[in-house]
Amino acid sequence: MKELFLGLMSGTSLDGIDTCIAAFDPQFEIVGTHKGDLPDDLRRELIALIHDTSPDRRGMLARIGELDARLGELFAQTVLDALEQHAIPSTAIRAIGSHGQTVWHQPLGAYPFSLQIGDAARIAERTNITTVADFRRRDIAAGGQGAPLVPAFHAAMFQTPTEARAVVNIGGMANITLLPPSEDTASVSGFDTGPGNILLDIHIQRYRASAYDQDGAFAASGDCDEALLDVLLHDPYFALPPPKSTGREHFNAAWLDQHLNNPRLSPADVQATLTEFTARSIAAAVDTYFSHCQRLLICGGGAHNNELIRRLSANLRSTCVIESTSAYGIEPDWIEASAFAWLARQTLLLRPGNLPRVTGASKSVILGAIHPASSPYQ
Ligand SMILES: Nc1ncnc2c1ncn2[C@@H]1O[C@H](COP(=O)(O)OP(=O)(O)OP(=O)(O)O)[C@@H](O)[C@H]1O
Ligand SMILES: CC(=O)N[C@H]1[C@@H]2OC[C@@H](O2)[C@@H](O)[C@@H]1O[C@H](C)C(=O)O
Repeated sequence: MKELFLGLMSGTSLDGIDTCIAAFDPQFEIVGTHKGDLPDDLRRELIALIHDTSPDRRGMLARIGELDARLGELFAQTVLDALEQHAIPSTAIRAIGSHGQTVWHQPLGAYPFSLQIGDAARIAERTNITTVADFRRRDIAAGGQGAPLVPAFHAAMFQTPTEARAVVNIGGMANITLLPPSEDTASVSGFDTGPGNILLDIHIQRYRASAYDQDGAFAASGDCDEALLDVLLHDPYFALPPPKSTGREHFNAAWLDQHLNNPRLSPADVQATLTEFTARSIAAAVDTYFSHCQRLLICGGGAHNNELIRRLSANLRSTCVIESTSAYGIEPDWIEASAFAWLARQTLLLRPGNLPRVTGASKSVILGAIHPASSPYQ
């Protein structure tokens, strides 16, 4: 049996727990995937914690502690469900790389930090599999923003000496990885471009019994309002130079509401405008920092939003080929969970997982805290 690693990713969309079981020797191969459910009550509590509107006003620390424990149990069960689904024994998994659930990302200021919860000790204890977690802390300790971390994986999977490629992850937030034609990851750059699906999800959930705008159909039924679009694109985040990262702390329902003040716009017009806004902010990042891009690989759930991809293509000045990462053997939905399987492997091999040029860290560092399965001395 090949040496396997398991990646766990619960992202800012809070749409579920992506699980990926992968081998890396002799080459990368996804052996199995699994999507764990995030119960509605847990999702509501996480959103309440992130935006501090808890229904029962319990102390913040108690809510964080309990959610950390509940998520740890849930992530552990998700691992067990994934292994059962694919009939893989836990002894075949060398390590789990668990991103956890980001509840606050504050990469700037006197004491920058990024808080992911989902107790990794519980994951290791319940699964008896060595679990690596808390990946962002060491990069921040080395002066970085702790995000984005997937560019190192994108480079390992997609960088080639013969073509200038960019990878765009369209998750709740969107981030890009710029891969110059090279075999040297020192040339790789990347950053968070701004919102991905987050505003599209928030808006449609107010008007449809749908978690997201399936294929972008709601947006396609409306008209983009240029005045609103102009206001959205003038958010100060877009003028910041890289390295930069963002999250729900900035782009969220309150941010959206403070910009929606034109009652003449229909819900579909707003959805169309938010979709154009997301597409244009991603396209501007590529055109500004990677105008010679030859191939753009799309991943993340936003890769399924046909209207968003159509608007991205329309806004890109560079004449690059646009395709999903599935063209390179990795389905867009599984890139991030695969990345955390890969990051866990990097850590166990004592190899660095960050790219200082991406995060702003002073150096490459080994990421994560290791929770061993069990003591070899027991
Ligand atoms: N068929 C579809 N049509 C339109 N949008 C879709 C479709 N399928 C998924 N999505 C979008 O993808 C989102 C989930 O994407 P993904 O799982 O990459 O997010 P995430 O990992 O939580 O985000 P992040 O990368 O910020 O951590 C959904 O919330 C939805 O907006
Ligand atoms: C703090 C945090 O969770 N950031 C996420 C978010 O979602 C997409 C983008 O913003 C990215 O920077 C990051 O996650 C991915 C996995 C990353 O670190 O590359």
